[in-house]
Amino acid sequence: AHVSAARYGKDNVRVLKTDRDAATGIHTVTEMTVSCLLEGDIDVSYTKGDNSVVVATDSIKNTIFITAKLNPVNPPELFAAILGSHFIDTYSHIHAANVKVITHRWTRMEVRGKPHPHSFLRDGQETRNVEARISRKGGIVINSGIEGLTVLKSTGSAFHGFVRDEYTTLGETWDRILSTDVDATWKWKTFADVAAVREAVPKFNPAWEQAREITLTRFAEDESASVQNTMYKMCEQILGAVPETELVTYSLPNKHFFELDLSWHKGIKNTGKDAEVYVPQSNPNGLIKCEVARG
Ligand SMILES: O=c1[nH]c(=O)c2nn[nH]c2[nH]1
Repeated sequence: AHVSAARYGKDNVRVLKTDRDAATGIHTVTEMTVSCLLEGDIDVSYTKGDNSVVVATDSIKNTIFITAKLNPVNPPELFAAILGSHFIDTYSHIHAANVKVITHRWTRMEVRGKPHPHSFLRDGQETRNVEARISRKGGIVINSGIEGLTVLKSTGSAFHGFVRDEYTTLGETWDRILSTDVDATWKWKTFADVAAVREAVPKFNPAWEQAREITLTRFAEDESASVQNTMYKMCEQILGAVPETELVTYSLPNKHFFELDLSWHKGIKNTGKDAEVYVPQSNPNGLIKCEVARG
């Protein structure tokens, strides 16, 4: 037997960084959860118990905090690239770093009608994510994303014309509630090194803003024929809006809200066009995934 693949490191490293503008007194906070897993000539630590090749996960954790102190943590794409490159540059036997940066929402408070200089609120569990693979041979591959953005629309969603056979009980609908937790990613064209990522810095925040805006707008405005068709339109539009991306993915649970027949009680009409009271379903849920490439 032999090690066919291995990576190790520290997961769930929580970091909060404050950036204070001395001139304006305006503070910005960034909270992230970082994972950093290393690959390289480390097999003997698995096969022989030889720890001479192991950069301890505790040291990886320390490096994450030091890197956050000495470098910008925004955009997260740049921080991930800097962090991963540190390990390739510092340890000749480490050949790849897999960095995931999950940034949590601290939205600046509006107080007395004005943005507050140092107060923030957690407006949702939505996160902005970056997964970067920094490797000696393959450069820096970055996937940016949005996760946990929960949305619902109370009409503008249909689902009909699907396979009907001896397994089908689902009725066709031209008007249903649609709800999902958005998990979207966009893959950047490979960057040669950190310098190339620095050059692209002005593109990362606008790309996230556009991807989020496209997602919300298409979700709201599309007369959805299915989750599949609506998510494809989102992918197409993101590819069009962000030329430096080569691939977009969505993974959308279909969080069902069932109509409830109440006709047994005095003939109450509560289905179809009369549906008002629904039963939210925790499970099972549909799960619709796609990856859309250029061309
Ligand atoms: O949008 C939908 N796509 C599907 O594939 C599906 N299956 N059941 N309901 C569904 N809704």
